[in-house]
Amino acid sequence: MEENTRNNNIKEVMKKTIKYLKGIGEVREKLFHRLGIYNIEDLVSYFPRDYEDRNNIKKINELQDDEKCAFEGQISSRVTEHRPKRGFTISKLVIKDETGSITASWFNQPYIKNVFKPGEKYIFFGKIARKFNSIEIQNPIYEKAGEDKFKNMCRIVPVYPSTMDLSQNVIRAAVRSAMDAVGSNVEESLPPSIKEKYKLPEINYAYSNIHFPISFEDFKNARYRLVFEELFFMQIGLLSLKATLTNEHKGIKFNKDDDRMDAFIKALPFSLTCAQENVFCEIKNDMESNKVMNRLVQGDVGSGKTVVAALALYKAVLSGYQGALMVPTEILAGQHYITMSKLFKGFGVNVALLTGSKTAKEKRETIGKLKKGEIQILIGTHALLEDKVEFNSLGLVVTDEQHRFGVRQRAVLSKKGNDPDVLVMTATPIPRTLALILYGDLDISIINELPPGRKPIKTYAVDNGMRQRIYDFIRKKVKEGRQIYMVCPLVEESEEISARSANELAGTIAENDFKDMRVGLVHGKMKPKDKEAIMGDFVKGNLDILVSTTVIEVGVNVPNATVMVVENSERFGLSQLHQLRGRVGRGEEESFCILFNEGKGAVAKERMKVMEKTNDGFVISEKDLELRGPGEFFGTRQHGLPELKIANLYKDMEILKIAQEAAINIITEDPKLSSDENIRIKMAVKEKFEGKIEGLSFL
Ligand SMILES: Nc1ncnc2c1ncn2[C@@H]1O[C@H](COP(=O)(O)OP(=O)(O)OP(=O)(O)O)[C@@H](O)[C@H]1O
Repeated sequence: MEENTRNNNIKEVMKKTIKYLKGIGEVREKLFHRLGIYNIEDLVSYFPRDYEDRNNIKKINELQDDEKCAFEGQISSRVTEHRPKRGFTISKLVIKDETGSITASWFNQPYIKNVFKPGEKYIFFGKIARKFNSIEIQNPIYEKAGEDKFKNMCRIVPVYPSTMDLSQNVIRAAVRSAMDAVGSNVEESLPPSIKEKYKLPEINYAYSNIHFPISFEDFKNARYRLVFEELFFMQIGLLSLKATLTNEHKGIKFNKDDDRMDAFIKALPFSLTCAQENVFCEIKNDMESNKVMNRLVQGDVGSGKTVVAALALYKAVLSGYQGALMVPTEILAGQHYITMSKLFKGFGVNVALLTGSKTAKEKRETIGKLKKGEIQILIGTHALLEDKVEFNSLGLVVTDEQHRFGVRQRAVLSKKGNDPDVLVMTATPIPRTLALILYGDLDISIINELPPGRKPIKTYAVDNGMRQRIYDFIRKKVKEGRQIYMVCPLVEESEEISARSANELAGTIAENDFKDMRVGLVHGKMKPKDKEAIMGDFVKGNLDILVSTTVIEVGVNVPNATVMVVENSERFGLSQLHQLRGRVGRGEEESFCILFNEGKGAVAKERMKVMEKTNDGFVISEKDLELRGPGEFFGTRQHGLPELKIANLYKDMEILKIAQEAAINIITEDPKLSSDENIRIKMAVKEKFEGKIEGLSFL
């Protein structure tokens, strides 16, 4: 009873708006809102991005240039004041210890002259600047040395993500007040058995030491606990979703039909790679069982995922069901439609295409036929999600590039059938542990082999000085009958961003450098019909050079195109460059990727080196994560999962593995999380996933 009252009280405190805190008026409140902070709970879980170590007090001769350091010294001069301009004061002071001396200066803080007296000892903290023979520190914070030592200033101080208008001191004070309001009453959400088994400290200790750590050891323990908890809840959420999808609903049990499948496979224009065979075998087992299939197929660019999707779709059709293939762009939908129509020719399968750019009449006709069951395989874009698209008997949903659709859209499409099987294809190779967290609700298959005869794409990072030589090379390749892509980061020229635009490049080369060649332009702002026409021309070989934006990034398959030129490649992520590069090297001919790069600095150079050195998408995505961090890696992609507040998917892989093991154990023992111990986990997960993921029916 007592505990319940305490819990209710703390819940009330957590929900209190920040304006009740000392020092937060209307203006500051709005600034905090910009950081997504509205109530006490938001402040308590607003984690620092870094810490300043003011505990480590150095000698003056140990102070490093450009570093924030603390040192103790004796005031060895009076404060001198300069007024270089009206309304502008600089106060200076010399401080020394037995190893040397340093000049401290403050801008526009005239009261400084009343603070320090020669002979007194102080501790200072601030950024050090070493110039020739002198050392300086500007606007340091300070505290009298002696009895007060370590009381106010000397500790590990949190640094929060901030906006320009909110100072660190204001945020720190707000967090401190919020922590005081909460006291040590935060409710423990992890059961004692988990805390004990994984040696996790208690939650109030964790919050206190993540904001204001007593020592780095305490900080480490606190962070470990909070990262563990975040990843653990995420895993529990995903595992429960998977359990709900696979156990509670009975899936379709598709027929074996091995002979007819074999006949289809024999009729393919090539023999399957071992990897394709293995992955299809996993899909086949799922489809023939009465569980709902939820499988992710990961394959590097050009590894042949389309044909695997075709096999699964054919299998559904053989059992009398319909299949849907949803892809992110019209270009890709059109291309898949052509490929599938060819593959199914002579097999009595009716394939149709439904995209936003079809006329109302065409759409009506397609939807009518679909409802009657006259179409067996429907390929399309988001248009497939519209309410009016009704299937007769949808048995299999295949989505390509799932993280562009998100979990929610996948669920919308699934609802158009009676618990259809789901296959998700992704061309972004994601390190396995990361795939587990992002797709924890899916089983994973990997196509880890490319079709035979593929030569690695030769990749060169160059600067503008090489442009003429590259253009000569392009001309030579076009003369040999090959086709070229030139990709730009922008559609139109922009005043803010200095990067090449597709419009400008297409215009320049069509009028000057390649005026004797057939140059086309395609970008996302064009009408779908125009895009289709240009792509169609390129596919048929009626264009030599295609200038484009990243609309061609995913899936476009023109084996005769053998040179990929990327302008301003410093503006693309490595995984994206790998996707773009994957548009060439899709046939037997040797292929090339030229990366024009204006990026300076060590990271930019390293990124280009990675691209030159390897063609392996998994290696590249690891490197991408390492160099850019997961925030950006997943940044723009909506994967439908709750945001991570503290865990870093790249750095915290080890904790992820442990948290996952813990989650699997709990869900296996108590799938509905109904034991007394686990009920808190259930509540916490529900809160975190609410509104984010449909289908968590046990909650
Ligand atoms: N087993 C195979 N043997 C030879 N060629 C193959 C094989 N499987 C697929 N291909 C061919 O390889 C090319 C790439 O296949 P596909 O378009 O399916 O790649 P993908 O995995 O979808 O790649 P991306 O993600 O880049 O679109 C196609 O031209 C396809 O016909």
